[in-house]
Amino acid sequence: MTFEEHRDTNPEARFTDWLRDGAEPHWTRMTTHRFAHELGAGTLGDAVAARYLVQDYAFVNSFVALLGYAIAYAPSMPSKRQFAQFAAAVTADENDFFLRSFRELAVPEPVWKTPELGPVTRDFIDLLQSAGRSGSYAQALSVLCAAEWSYLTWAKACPPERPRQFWLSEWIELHAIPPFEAFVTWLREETDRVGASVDDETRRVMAANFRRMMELEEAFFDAAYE
Ligand SMILES: Cc1ncc(CN)c(N)n1
Repeated sequence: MTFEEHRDTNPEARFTDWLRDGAEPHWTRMTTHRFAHELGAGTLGDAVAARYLVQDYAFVNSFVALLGYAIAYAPSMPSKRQFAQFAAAVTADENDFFLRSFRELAVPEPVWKTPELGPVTRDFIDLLQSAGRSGSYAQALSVLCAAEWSYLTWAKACPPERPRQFWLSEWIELHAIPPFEAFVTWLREETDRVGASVDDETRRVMAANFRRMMELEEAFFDAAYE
């Protein structure tokens, strides 16, 4: 169904609702994944957590590069500022979180610095790079929106009592705190605004990117157990 047809059946529908609906069943499977439940309950095994964090640190490296492209492509200073502030948080507080977690989980430096990338991580990096190099703000938004909105969704669904292990509690907290929620709220509005103004072909590419991201997000959680 095109966005126009989707809006005909529901005039209130947002462009980002259409993107999310087009990414089912991966959206629901990822945001309600066993990984997220175990994270919230504090029962995620240390080996699973370490494997996930090593692969995710490689993901985040390419993700920050995509934020750099988004800063370049954003059409106005207020939009550039949103991405710049978020990139500052990821490269400071989030980076610090990864390094402390690797130390506590006794992950040797070469393992997290030059990791052996899993197939899902490699596919993620390809997608992030192709969205970044596309020269398209719309494409960058579709990928960033899938990544951050899905993380906000599972993190907000975690129970309020946090696990005792800081590498679990802080990972939830980083994706549930008010500044992160405010960024995702803005990112959805920005994606809605751009999605409403582009042609059908660009919308189709945005929907394909969003769906592929959610397919990989689900596979990435699966891979932490393999
Ligand atoms: C795979 C993945 N997707 C999203 C996020 C949230 N920044 C993350 N850290 N890792």
